[in-house]
Amino acid sequence: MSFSTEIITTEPLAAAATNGIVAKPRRAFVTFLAGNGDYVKGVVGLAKGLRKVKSEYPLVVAVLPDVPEDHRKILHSQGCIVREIEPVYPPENQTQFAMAYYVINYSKLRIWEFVEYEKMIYLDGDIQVFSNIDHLFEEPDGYFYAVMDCFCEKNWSNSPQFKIGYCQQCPETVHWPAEMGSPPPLYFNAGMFVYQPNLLTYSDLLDTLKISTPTLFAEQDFLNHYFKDIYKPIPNVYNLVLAMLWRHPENVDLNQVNVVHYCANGSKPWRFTGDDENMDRNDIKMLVKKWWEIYEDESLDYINTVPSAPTTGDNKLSPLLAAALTEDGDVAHQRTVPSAA
Ligand SMILES: O=c1ccn([C@@H]2O[C@H](COP(=O)(O)OP(=O)(O)O)[C@@H](O)[C@H]2O)c(=O)[nH]1
Ligand SMILES: OC[C@H]1O[C@H](O[C@@H]2[C@@H](O)[C@H](O)[C@@H](O)[C@H](O)[C@@H]2O)[C@H](O)[C@@H](O)[C@H]1O
Ligand SMILES: [Mn+2]
Repeated sequence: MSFSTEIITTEPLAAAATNGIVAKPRRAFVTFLAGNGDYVKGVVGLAKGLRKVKSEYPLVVAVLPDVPEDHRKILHSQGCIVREIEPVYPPENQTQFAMAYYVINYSKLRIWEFVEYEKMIYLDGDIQVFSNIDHLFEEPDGYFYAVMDCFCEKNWSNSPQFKIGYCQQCPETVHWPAEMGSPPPLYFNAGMFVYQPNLLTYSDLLDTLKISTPTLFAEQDFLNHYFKDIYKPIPNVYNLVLAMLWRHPENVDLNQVNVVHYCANGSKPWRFTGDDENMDRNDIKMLVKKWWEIYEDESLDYINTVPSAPTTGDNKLSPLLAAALTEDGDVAHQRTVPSAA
């Protein structure tokens, strides 16, 4: 099933309404792509995975200017809505991020500007959706939904939590010492979250960033601080941070997992060698295999799923809606749809 096309301007929706087509709430999945490297494979896999689980909503890809045209064409050909964003940089700082490239991840903040959508689910490009999660869009408005992270991997070694062996996944194992004040608020992994784009929030995020000191986990730390009062933890079936398999297996039921986040070192499926620590585990190899099965499944390619060219007849699309479709079946983004002739 192809992604539903999103008409951005209101005009067709009014026409649609008169034609008896009920306008679908403006929702979409969104991911982020930077550079000319191989993360584009992750995004293609994600697009195909969402199609396989028959999601009702399109995938928007926020691309930095350095994403080359041929990669954008691939994303278009997979039914993605490609939106170019400008980079967002943290204030000048001497911080050693957990990973040097995390500096580009602040650009994720641009997705709060996508106010043509009422609600979006952000997914990293190294995430795969194995079961339909559209129901998360129905969660009550006004909160920031995401899965709790784990502090036990080595890339947390410069954090106070790691230094005392504290992890929110098992708060009873090592208690947060009273002399260190109250335990840190619940902390989410920023590879997946449900949020509402909003221009006021967007400008406040950017203003707040300007006066914030960057820390180890870059925009993930920043988003945790910014949304701490409305953060609502959701079960880890919606974002299995792979390290949970060996750090907190008691908290994981693989049979229930809907979303897998290939964030552990060496676990990116499209460059998987199996040589890195923990990458020889059978569950890891199974999850990487499942990712490849979707990525290589040609029946999931957009071109093999898009309905025949829209007509005013059998596809029940009004002439206006049909006209809004671009030649490749995608919707002109924020283009004023030509009024009915
Ligand atoms: O070279 C890069 C690095 C990161 N990303 C995007 O930024 C996200 C966050 O980076 P990553 O997933 O590598 O962080 P992790 O979750 O592994 O810490 C990725 O999923 C991609 O969507 C990208 O497009 N190109
Ligand atoms: O820029 C900071 C990144 O921080 C997060 O990744 C981390 C985090 O999950 C740690 O807990 C893991 O130990 C680590 O492997 C992993 O890289 C987000 O997944 C990513 O989208 C992005 O926000
Ligand atoms: Mn990730």
